[in-house]
Amino acid sequence: MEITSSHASPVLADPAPASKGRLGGVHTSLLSASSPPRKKLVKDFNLEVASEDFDTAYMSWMLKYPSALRSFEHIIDQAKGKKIAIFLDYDGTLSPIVNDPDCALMSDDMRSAVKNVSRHFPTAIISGRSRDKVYDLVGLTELYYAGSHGMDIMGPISNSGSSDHPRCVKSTDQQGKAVNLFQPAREFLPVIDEVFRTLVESTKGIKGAKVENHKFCASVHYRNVEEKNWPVIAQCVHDVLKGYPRLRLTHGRKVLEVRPVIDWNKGKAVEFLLDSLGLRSCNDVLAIYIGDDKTDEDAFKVLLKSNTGFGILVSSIPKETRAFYSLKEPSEVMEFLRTLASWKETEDSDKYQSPV
Ligand SMILES: O=P(O)(O)OC[C@H]1O[C@H](O[C@H]2O[C@H](CO)[C@@H](O)[C@H](O)[C@H]2O)[C@H](O)[C@@H](O)[C@@H]1O
Repeated sequence: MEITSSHASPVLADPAPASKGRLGGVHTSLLSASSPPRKKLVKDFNLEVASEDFDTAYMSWMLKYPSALRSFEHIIDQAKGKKIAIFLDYDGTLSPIVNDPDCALMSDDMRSAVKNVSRHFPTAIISGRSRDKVYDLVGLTELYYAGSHGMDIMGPISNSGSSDHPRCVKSTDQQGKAVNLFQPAREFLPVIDEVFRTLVESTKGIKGAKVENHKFCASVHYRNVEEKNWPVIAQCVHDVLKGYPRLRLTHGRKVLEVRPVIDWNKGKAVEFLLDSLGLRSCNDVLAIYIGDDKTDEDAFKVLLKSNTGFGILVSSIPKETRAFYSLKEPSEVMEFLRTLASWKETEDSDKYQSPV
């Protein structure tokens, strides 16, 4: 869901009913449409429904986006003989959504599940956070990382097309291993730094507001802002962006994200990493992307269009999505990753034991 660029009035491209309020051009109902409690969801979606009806709505939504756990047999049927690559979002996927972004920690069990899956399949984390921050939170050296919504990628050195990109530079990771660094929004570094400082200053009077600097993008959180002040924070961000025509705004889970206007997103990052891994032009690839937020939709779309894999949406409420399957919450993501790893282990050991 995207707010149009700062030049025009920031009308939200959302399907919310026109009767809902627009303040500062920003659709106030949209600000609330992120991980609400059930009662609130009913209010925000203008649904006068009882809780049982919600359950029914969720169940019928799941007919369209079946559980990746319950569909596991079907998934491995598609995976047989293919090279699997795993892409994981961080917040809301590997860690539960919490009020303070600095406290969104991944459990040790989840870390082990991710580590184990990466023993069998190339695995990348693709996050809206800065690459350094998400690396610190995940703490696994064996993965690839893309921060700032894919605008800061540390991927493998490869002989395939991606390393030839004029903006790719060879670098080394925390362990001194040679890696490929791709930062398509590099020239925006000073402007993001400046807009971050301006946003901190202009939102400092709004209780609960928090601004994060993610190097190639900045996040303005309103999860802890009183609902009556949501239009105020939206207006404030909009006003700041008037001075930055080369920046645009996207909308995540109770967060407004300021980013460069460049045509780059998590979907492009997936393509770039598949390319780096030498998998993009293979017809025997199955890429699985698990994410919970609107910015993950770009990746779901790329996989759907290219027919190289599928998305799994993590959501406990019905949502329109380009994903193919669903999982309810991070604990189900962990179970899915464990199931995938143990299926692969069994398959490999069967192969090893079967007579030639
Ligand atoms: O792409 P992601 O890894 O999912 O990052 C998206 C944003 O995640 C974080 O914010 C979200 O999670 C917070 C912690 O649970 C929560 O407090 C916040 O309301 C959510 O929007 C992160 O802080 C943002 O900067 C990321 O853009």
